[in-house]
Amino acid sequence: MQLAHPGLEEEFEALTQFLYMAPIGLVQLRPDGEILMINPLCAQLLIPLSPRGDLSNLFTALADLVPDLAHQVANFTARDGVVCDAMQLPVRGLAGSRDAPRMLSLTLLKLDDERLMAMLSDVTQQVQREQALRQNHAWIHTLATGLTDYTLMTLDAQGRVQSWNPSVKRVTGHGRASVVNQSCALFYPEGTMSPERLADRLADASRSGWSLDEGWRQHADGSRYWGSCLLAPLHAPDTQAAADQGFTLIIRDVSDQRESTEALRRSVMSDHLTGVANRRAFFDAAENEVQHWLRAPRSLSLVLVDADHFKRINDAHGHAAGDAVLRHLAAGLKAAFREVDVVARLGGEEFVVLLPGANLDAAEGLARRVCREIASRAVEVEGSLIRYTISAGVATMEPGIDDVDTLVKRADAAMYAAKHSGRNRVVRWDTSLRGAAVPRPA
Ligand SMILES: Nc1nc2c(ncn2[C@@H]2O[C@H](COP(=O)(O)OP(=O)(O)OP(=O)(O)O)[C@@H](O)[C@H]2O)c(=O)[nH]1
Repeated sequence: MQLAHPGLEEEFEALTQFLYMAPIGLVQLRPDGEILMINPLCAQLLIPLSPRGDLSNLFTALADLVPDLAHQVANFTARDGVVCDAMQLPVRGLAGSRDAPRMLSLTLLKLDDERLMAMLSDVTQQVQREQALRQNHAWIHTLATGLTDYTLMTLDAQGRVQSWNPSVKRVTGHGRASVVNQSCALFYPEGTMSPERLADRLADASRSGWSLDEGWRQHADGSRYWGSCLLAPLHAPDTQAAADQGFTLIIRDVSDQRESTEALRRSVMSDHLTGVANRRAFFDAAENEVQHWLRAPRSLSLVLVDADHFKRINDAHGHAAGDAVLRHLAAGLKAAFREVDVVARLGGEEFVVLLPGANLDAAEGLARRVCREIASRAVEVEGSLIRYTISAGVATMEPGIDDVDTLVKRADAAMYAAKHSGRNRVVRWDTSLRGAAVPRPA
């Protein structure tokens, strides 16, 4: 092209250079679509779309994506202006690499009656990002409004409810009138969230960015559910603004989760045959009590119980009957001791009872009573009456004992002594049994 003015020629050079290097596709075209000039990036975007790679006419090249582009241009009657702005063109059925554009954006400007300028760019990634953002937004929206076991609200600096999502009614049973401007202590059973405790929790959340607590919560009708409460400041943590701005509170009903955790705990800590605590649960509890005793001594005793001649019961009535006797013994021990006492099966026909707060006399008295009870009754198993007895050894914590094993060994030595002296009796540990390794009599 020959230009009259040399300065203009330089500008034209610069413009051409710019068009070639531009990071978007640029095309100059006539009103009938004929391409006057195209930069390499635009050619790269258009070639896979155009039939036979023909890049002489933009309308033809984009016919599959915007069939009415010629029509839009023809209908644009103003002398110049934007014919279409960032129109998204989904590209389908393009074979080839995974990187092939899937979404193009087209902007078409009418420069004058003779010329138009089109800008074409690959916006695949941008659109994907927007979709991901929209999905995130939808997810948060679902969380905020849709899930049945969550409710979300904002609190002011004093912990009073300011706004809430609709599920507050579903989770807590409270309606708008009963929550607005009320302290969030309203969601806790009476007396369990004092103003001081609430202030502590708010301060904790402001300081560390969040505060989580789990426990009983209360519905509007007074019924309880197991809930977890997550409190977080609306502002960045550890600033004065955090405390001034207020908080978000998410309450979640986790009753189901708690039930399954409880069921799991029961299955791990219970004896499968008798349902009482198992060996592991016993040692956990006993270890705790002994540690507590070492810090602050108070009575703590232990009774070790062993069914007498149990082998004979199995041999005479069968293993299943033996099992029934073990269940009977476990139930008898549970009934004889207090709720706080831990009744556990150590294995086989051997049981143990941990008695916090009971001294040696008290523990021995309870053991004697249960021993008499067992001996006085028969167990009915499939029509047969089975009589059995137990032997028990009793020991108590005292200075010089600093672990569970020693306590158990003392009770064990006393129990062996009971077997040795005729069974169906209770023996308390004393120093005469120190170091005793009494073999069980045949
Ligand atoms: N039915 C049943 N029997 C069990 C179970 N665990 C252990 N046993 C039996 O309990 C019996 C224990 O026998 P021994 O240790 O000889 O003691 P014992 O016969 O009770 O005699 P003493 O303890 O000396 O009075 C064995 O025959 C075991 O097979 C169980 O879970 N169910």
